[in-house]
Amino acid sequence: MLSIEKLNFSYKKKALYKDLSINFRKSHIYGLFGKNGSGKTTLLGLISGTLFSKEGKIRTLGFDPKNRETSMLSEIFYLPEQFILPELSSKNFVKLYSSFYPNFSITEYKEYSNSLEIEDSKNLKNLSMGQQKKFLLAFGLACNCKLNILDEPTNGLDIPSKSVFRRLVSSCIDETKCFIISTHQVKDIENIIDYVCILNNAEFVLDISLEYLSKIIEMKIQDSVSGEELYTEAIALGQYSVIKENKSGNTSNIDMELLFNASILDNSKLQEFCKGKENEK
Ligand SMILES: Nc1ncnc2c1ncn2[C@@H]1O[C@H](COP(=O)(O)OP(=O)(O)OP(=O)(O)O)[C@@H](O)[C@H]1O
Repeated sequence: MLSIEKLNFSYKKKALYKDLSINFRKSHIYGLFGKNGSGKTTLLGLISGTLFSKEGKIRTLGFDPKNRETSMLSEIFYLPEQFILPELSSKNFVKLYSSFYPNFSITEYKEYSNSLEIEDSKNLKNLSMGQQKKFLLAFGLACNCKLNILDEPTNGLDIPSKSVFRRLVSSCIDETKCFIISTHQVKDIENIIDYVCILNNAEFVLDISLEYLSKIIEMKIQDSVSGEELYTEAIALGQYSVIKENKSGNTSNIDMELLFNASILDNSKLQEFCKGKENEK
């Protein structure tokens, strides 16, 4: 679906990635996380061909994204964090832009719009930001693209819409599609993603399936720490959230915020542990 090999990219002198490599496969929903300025949005631009890199190789749906070929673009739905909608009615927007997407379904668009409580608008510019985003989401999901890139999709969505969003994305994923969702709102998507990719200091410090992760680590609240933990975080007087090796044989619940904090530390024990387990595979 999408492969990145030894990618280097910098704006002026600051290197954003150093030999970055990762694969995104179909039928998965990836959560892309990283601190502010870690380069998530830039990566999404490189993948979709709005930014270019001189070093490294990217193959998006089998294409070099630099060339922005129609066959590639018609299979990518990219919801940017910030966007400006044209002064068009929703009907005209759908009529005009759906022609770029061969698998667009008007029935699905109507269904998704209903679910997200989007009404027809005479001028999209007059909708609130949250309404505009919901309109784009309904439109984009109905495009049935192979690659779906969502940058902060839940920002600005009201509380009920966030759960509708999760339901819709979960119902849209199939063996032909891949979703990459970049966000800081980890709680909004933690129940729908099945892969977690964490970008930090120019590299992916974690790129792992949540199913696998939940078998190899466990997260607990303890009154004390033994030193054997992979990560500890003081949460209240005398209490700690900890990450440990999972020796129970059962799957454990993953708290994404704790996972993130543990992954981005210098000399992170969790990172080393996960790398070791991957090598053992
Ligand atoms: N056009 C540009 N010119 C110069 N520097 C830029 C440009 N766009 C982004 N940057 C810088 O590149 C770095 C990565 O930016 P990017 O938007 O990719 O990060 P991000 O991980 O998406 O951040 P956030 O989580 O805050 O949205 C930042 O330090 C930013 O200032």
